[in-house]
Amino acid sequence: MTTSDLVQQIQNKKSFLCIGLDVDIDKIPKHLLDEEDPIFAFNKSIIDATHHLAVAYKPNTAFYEAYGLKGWKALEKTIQYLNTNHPDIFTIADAKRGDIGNTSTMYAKAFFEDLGFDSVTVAPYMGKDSVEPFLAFTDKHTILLALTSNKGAFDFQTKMVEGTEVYKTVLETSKTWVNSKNLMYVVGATKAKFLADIRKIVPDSFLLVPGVGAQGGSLSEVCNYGMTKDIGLLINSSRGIIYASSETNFAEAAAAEAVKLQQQMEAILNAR
Ligand SMILES: O=c1ccn([C@@H]2O[C@H](COP(=O)(O)O)[C@@H](O)[C@H]2O)c(=O)[nH]1
Repeated sequence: MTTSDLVQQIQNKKSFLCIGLDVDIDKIPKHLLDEEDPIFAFNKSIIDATHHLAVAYKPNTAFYEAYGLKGWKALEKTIQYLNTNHPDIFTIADAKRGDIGNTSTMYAKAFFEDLGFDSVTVAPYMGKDSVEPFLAFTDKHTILLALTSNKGAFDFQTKMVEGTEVYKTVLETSKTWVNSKNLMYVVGATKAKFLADIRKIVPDSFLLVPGVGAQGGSLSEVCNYGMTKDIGLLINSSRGIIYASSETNFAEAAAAEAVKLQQQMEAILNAR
């Protein structure tokens, strides 16, 4: 999917919401445990109830890997379901990969070729040759961790090295990499005030912004500091939406939470 397809979808749906599919078997409604594949059954219901409100879905692969082969199968069925029924929706494998070059190529093949995701999250720590194998897939997007939502972001990412914060060096340096136009960046909603500086370095890039809802980040602050003329933001909420209810009405409850965010987004878009 191209960035302009994503922008078009945002305009059509008046939403820049990304729903995180972080499925914890201990949190899903008990009646689903009778299904042959409870994780996929949960995801299918959430997608069916929310696809008109969201422009992206982001399964975090940890929540599938934790269940071994069954979890991976559920991830595969989920991405196939999205690609077959909602090919216009942007898909993100939140896998936070990155390794020496030949290994990164295999990660990229796994998420782009085998599973068919539009994008994958990648850690920048190992540098250019660990990220460029993802960027070699020119019809896909690589979403680089820049400034993450957790407290530990202050351990390294904001440290000054040679006069510049590390996250700024990540942003600046990544722009020199082959096919860098297909880069997006993760910036936590809990770090909204940093967005003003981030926009000076990457004025037009799309940012994946997790951390609203359960982690306490503010949607309006993120938009104030981070929105571009093409919106440039994908705001993720996982637990706040998918675990709105643990009863049989879970999908309707998830849709009700997604509508709240979508309506705030629509109001922000209309006020521009
Ligand atoms: O900086 C980061 C990078 C990734 N995440 C991931 O996003 C979701 C957030 O889930 P919530 O339930 O909405 O808090 C989750 O998959 C994280 O691993 C992040 O939170 N921060």
